[in-house]
Amino acid sequence: MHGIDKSTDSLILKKAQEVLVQAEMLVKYLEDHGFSEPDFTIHSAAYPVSREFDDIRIGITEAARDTILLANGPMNWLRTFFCHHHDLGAWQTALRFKYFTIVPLEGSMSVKAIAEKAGMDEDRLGRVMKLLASQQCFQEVDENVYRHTALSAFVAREETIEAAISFQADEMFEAASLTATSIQQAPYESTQSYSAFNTRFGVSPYQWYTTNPDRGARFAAAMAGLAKMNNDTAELRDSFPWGGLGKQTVVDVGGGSGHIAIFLANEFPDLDFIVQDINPRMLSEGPKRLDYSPVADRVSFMCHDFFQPQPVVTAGLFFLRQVVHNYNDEMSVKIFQSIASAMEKCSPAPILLINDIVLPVANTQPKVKEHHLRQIDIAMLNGYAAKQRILKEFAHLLKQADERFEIVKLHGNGVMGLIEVRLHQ
Ligand SMILES: C[S@@+](CC[C@H](N)C(=O)[O-])C[C@H]1O[C@@H](n2cnc3c(N)ncnc32)[C@H](O)[C@@H]1O
Repeated sequence: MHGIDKSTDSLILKKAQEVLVQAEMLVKYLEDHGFSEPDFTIHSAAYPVSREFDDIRIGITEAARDTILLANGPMNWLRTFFCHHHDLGAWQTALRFKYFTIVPLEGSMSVKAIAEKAGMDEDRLGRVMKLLASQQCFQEVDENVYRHTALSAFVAREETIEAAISFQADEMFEAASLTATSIQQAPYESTQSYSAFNTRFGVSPYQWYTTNPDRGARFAAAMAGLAKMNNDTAELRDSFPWGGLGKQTVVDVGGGSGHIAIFLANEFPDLDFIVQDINPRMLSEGPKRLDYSPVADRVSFMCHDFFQPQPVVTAGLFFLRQVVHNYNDEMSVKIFQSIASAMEKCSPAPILLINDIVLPVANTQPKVKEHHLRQIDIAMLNGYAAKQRILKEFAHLLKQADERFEIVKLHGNGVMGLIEVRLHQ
C-alpha cells in the first residue's frame, strides 16, 4: 500500500487529503468538547450545535463533494442526480403512510406488519423501504425486516421535523416540478399568480393553507421544525441584545404559531409579545405548545393582515421573521410601509428587526453553504414568486418604503440574518 504523498499534483488526492484533514479536525472537536462520535445507529451520539462545528462540517462536505464530483465525472454524477425526484417520491410515500412512526424505535418490524398498519401493499412498501435503506434511512436487518437508524429515528422522534420535511415532500415538491412551466407563462415578470405553486394549486400558499387547515397546521409545525433544524432559536436569542430592551412590547408580525415569540418570552421575562398572523389556524397552534403556559400572560395572539395599517402603536420592537422573503419587492415595500406608519406613532422610537436570510455576495462563502441558501431562494421563487436578498437589496426596499428607514446594524448573517432598522423622525 502506498502512503499518501502530500506534495502530489493530483487534484483528486488533494481534495481527498482535505477530507482527511477536516475529518481529523472534526474528531478532535468532538473529543475536546466531550462528545462521543456519532454513528448510523439509533443510539448515535448527538451532534454538537455550534458555529465552530458547523464550519468544520461544511469544510468536510465541500471537500468530499469535490472529491465525489472528480471521481465520478459528469456522466455518473448526472445519472444519479437526475433521479433524485424519485428519491423524493419514495420519501413522500414513507412520510404520507407514516412508516417512520409505525416502525418502533426499539426493535424491528417486518414489511408485512408495517404494510398492515400503513394500509398499503407489501410489494411497493418493501421497495420504498429498500430505497430508503440504501441511504442509511432504516436498516434491513433480515430479509424484509427493518429497524430504525439514526436518520429515520430523527424523523420519528420529532413531530415538527416530520412536518418540516413533509410539506417539502408534498406541496412544495409538486410545485417545484412546474418551475420552468411557471416561468414560461410570464417570462419577464415574477408575480404570485404565475408562481410554480399557483400554477399547481391555483392560489398562493397562504390562501391554500387557509382553505386546507390541516396542511396549514402542518406548515406552522414545519416552521418550528425548521427553526430547530437550523438552531435558529438559540442563535436568535444570542445574536440580539433582547435583555437590554427593558420592559417592552414586541410585535411578531406574521408570527405564525408564535413559536419564536413563546421561546423568547421564556428567555426574557421583561418582554411582552403580540403575535400577529392572517391565518387563525396557525395562531391557534401557539397556545397548544408545551412551552406556552409559563408565558401565557405575556404572549397574546391577534389576527391581523400586515397589508392593513398596523394597529399596535405602543411597541418597542416590530419583529419580521421570514416574512418578506415570501413577497416580491413591491409587496415587501407595502409591508414595510404599514410598519413605518405605526413606528412613527410609537414612543420611544421603536426598532424594526428583520430576521431573514441575508444572501452572501458572490464567492464569499463555501459553495455547499451558499447552495443551501440558494435552495431557499428557489423555494421562495416557486412558492411565492419571491426571493432571498443581499443586504443592499434590503436597504433599497426599506428606502423605497420610507426614506427615513435606515439599517443601523447587521447582527447576524447567512441563515440568521438579523437586520436592525430604525425610522429617523
Ligand atoms: C414563512 S411563515 C413565518 C412564520 C414565523 N414568522 C416564523 O418565523 O416561523 C410566514 C407567515 O406569514 C403569515 N402571513 C402571510 N400573509 C400574511 C398577511 N397578509 N398578514 C399577516 N400574516 C401573513 C403566514 O400565515 C405565515 O405564518
